[in-house]
Amino acid sequence: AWGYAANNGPDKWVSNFPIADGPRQSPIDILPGGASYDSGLKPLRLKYDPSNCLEILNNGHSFQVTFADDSDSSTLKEGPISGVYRLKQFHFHWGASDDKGSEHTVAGTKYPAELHLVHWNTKYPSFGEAASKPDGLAVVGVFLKIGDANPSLQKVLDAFNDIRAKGKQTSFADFDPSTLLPGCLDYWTYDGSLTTPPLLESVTWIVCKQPISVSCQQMAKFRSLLFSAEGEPECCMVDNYRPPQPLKGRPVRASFQ
Ligand SMILES: NS(=O)(=O)c1ccc(O)c(NC(=O)NCCc2ccccn2)c1
Ligand SMILES: [Zn+2]
Repeated sequence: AWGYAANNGPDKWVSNFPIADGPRQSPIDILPGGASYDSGLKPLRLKYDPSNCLEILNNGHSFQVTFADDSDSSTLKEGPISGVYRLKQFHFHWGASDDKGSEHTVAGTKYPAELHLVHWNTKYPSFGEAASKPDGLAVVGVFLKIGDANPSLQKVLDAFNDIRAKGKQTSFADFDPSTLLPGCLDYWTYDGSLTTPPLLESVTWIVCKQPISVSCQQMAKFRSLLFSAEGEPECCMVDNYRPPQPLKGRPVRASFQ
């Protein structure tokens, strides 16, 4: 199975997922000077209902917080997209040390972690259906930068003792993911893909310019999770990020000047 180790990591994915060398792969290195300001881009319109929050799980490549997506109560609208996209889950990618971990980079700068809020287009019947359509998904990416401890993030980290190993999950209720968003919602946007297998080219990426804070101690908590399941030799969940992929001529637009 795919992973992030030398024998099954990002450089090996192309053998089982040839789209890894496709025309709209993610993540990318964002060059602010290369992005073009588009005054037609609208502000992001995010509306999340904390009661939709269901559970937190370690899926062996990250941890994710999953939401009920059977109604339009937690949605993303406007921004670069048209229609209504429902929040399905959020998860993170991070490094073994604070000098790496994000998937997108900004003029080569790596952040210690990156948050992904995953939404699917309600013109399709489900996430699984939408994941195979060119306009099926919209993922909001938020960089994490070392600074003050983040109280909202701490609520998520406090659940980690129950999900240390792959396959573990526990209930997680009444969490408002908008508390993880930066104050300024300026963003870059481009057409891309899932950053993990199956690497489907179905994602409108919306990457926030402003990072949120995370403390060193909180980063250490991320690194206490395991890629491995109970009973297997312990393997720390770190460096679960794909490096930037070729832009292949894609435009990157900015919602700000
Ligand atoms: N890292 S990311 O691009 O935001 C992202 C978002 C949603 C996802 O489902 C994934 N990838 C993921 O979950 N891959 C394993 C399960 C899967 C997901 C979609 C279709 C088939 N199989 C990556
Ligand atoms: Zn992700």
